[in-house]
Amino acid sequence: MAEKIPKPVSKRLVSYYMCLERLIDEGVEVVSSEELAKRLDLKASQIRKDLSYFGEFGKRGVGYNVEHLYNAIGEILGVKKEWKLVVVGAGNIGRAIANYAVMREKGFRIVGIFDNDPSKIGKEVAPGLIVKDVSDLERFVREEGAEIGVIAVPADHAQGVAERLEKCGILGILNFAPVKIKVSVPVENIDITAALRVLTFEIVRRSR
Ligand SMILES: NC(=O)c1ccc[n+]([C@@H]2O[C@H](COP(=O)([O-])OP(=O)(O)OC[C@H]3O[C@@H](n4cnc5c(N)ncnc54)[C@H](O)[C@@H]3O)[C@@H](O)[C@H]2O)c1
Repeated sequence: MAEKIPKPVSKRLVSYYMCLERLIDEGVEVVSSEELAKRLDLKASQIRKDLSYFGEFGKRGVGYNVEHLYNAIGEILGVKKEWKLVVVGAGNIGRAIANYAVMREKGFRIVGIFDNDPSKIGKEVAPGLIVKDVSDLERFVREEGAEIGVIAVPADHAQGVAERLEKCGILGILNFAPVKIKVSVPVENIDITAALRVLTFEIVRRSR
């Protein structure tokens, strides 16, 4: 896809996909942009504009065929494919991710988990997942064809781990460390404290 898609659009696209999944479960066959907008607390014009990046989906005055739109967005999001993940850092976060079974159902398979602490290497942290020595990371990623790297190491190790992941061919990084990492592959940051700050800001603002 040559055109650059703004980040907020890709985030909303995921929310459309999840909403359409719920509509399918509810047995809804056709939905208007107005109805989608109501469910997602957005403007219908926003939804139409977002979808127009990817083609023509709905029929004017009729709405969207739910299953068709769901499949089309799924295609755009790459959900049909099973993605192979490696986790670096087998601490609290790394182990929690490794045990998050729903990821597998959604097409994200953790193929390896790595650490540099000898007391953790060789231990089974999730069913079938034994912690490997991080010195084996590059060879493993290449041989397994892993595509996504999850960074769950302390902040001061995150950049180094990211560079190693990038060099051995990882295509994207999910970063839990509270630090900005600089690599040329896409990075998605999960910063729980930052999210809590946004939440407390909103709570404080409302109580004023
Ligand atoms: N625990 C939380 O609630 C939480 C929440 C948000 C973000 N985070 C962030 O996520 C990251 C992990 O947190 P945690 O609580 O799991 O920490 P942790 O200390 O429990 O685990 C970190 C693991 O990384 C390993 N490690 C360190 N350097 C390494 C390297 N170079 N290569 C491979 N392994 C290495 C350590 O041996 C350890 O097992 C941290 O950056 C933390 O700030 C944690």
